[in-house]
Amino acid sequence: MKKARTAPALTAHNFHGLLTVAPEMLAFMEQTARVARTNASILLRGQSGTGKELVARYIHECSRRQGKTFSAINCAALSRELMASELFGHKRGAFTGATHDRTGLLQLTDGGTLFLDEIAEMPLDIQAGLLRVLQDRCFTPLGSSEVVHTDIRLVSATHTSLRRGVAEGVFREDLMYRIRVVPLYLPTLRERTGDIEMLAWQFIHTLNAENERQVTHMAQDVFDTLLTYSWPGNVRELSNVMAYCHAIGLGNELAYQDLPPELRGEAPPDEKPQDLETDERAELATLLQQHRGRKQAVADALGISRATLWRKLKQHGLS
Ligand SMILES: Nc1ncnc2c1ncn2[C@@H]1O[C@H](COP(=O)(O)OP(=O)(O)OP(=O)(O)O)[C@@H](O)[C@H]1O
Repeated sequence: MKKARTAPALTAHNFHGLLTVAPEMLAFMEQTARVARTNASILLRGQSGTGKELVARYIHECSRRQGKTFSAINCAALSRELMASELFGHKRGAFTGATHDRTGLLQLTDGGTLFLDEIAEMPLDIQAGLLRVLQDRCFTPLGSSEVVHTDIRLVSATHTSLRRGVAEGVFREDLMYRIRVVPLYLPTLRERTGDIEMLAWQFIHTLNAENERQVTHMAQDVFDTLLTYSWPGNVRELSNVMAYCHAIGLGNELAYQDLPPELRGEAPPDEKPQDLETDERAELATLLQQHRGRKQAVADALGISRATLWRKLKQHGLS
């Protein structure tokens, strides 16, 4: 039996909740801390789940605005109307349903840091309002004629290219230059494999504290899989995978069969294409014809046991 692994004796650097042991990430955080101390607008570039919101909070904590308000808003998650009213606020009666005055985040965050996630999704008219905030430090709430002054530091994030948005006419070029004074590129989880084991154990410790199951060991093949998987969803996906393994298995060792299907190279059951079943039936029928009904030959051709072949034939009504 292969030896199982226990949590490595590593002390992670903790940047206000963002944990890392990877040199690539430590270099990134050092650069980030330097820029954070200035007042420059920062654009975080990085795939989904790489920790952009945690970095934005860290920037706030390292800046002179620390102790003031930090606000975050995801531009991809809100309708145009909601985003406008969330940012600029509105006067009672400004639109149907505006039953009372509302103070916008731009005003509530005065003196602090505003994090705009998925900024490429911001509609053009709201981009115009944001540009005014960055140029003239003022804005007008919806349905109001009053000009409100505000002093915010903007940190934005995107996983797509703003240049492409500009080329397609959906993002203002002048705003792009204003918000990407300093662009910072967050490494993907694959580019900092040193963090995978540490973060996996961090998530396990949290899950142990919240659940009955106490995981103390990880099978070597689980560890190997975690290291070689591509992690398209980055740290968020790693966190979800550990929650899945912890919930699905038993005992104090994380076993290979506890891993979700996609990490074991299988399509998840709910994502198998509809016509896969039909394809399989057609393949079986063709092979049966080719081998003139000889089941062993068909099983050999498919690389499966006779018992599995019988089951499949029955399932497809071919037995
Ligand atoms: N280095 C890290 N240490 C601890 N937790 C992390 C780390 N990186 C990310 N996380 C966690 O992973 C999740 C995703 O992080 P976050 O929301 O900051 O990513 P994001 O890049 O903003 O994602 P999206 O672009 O999809 O909004 C969060 O629960 C966050 O706490």
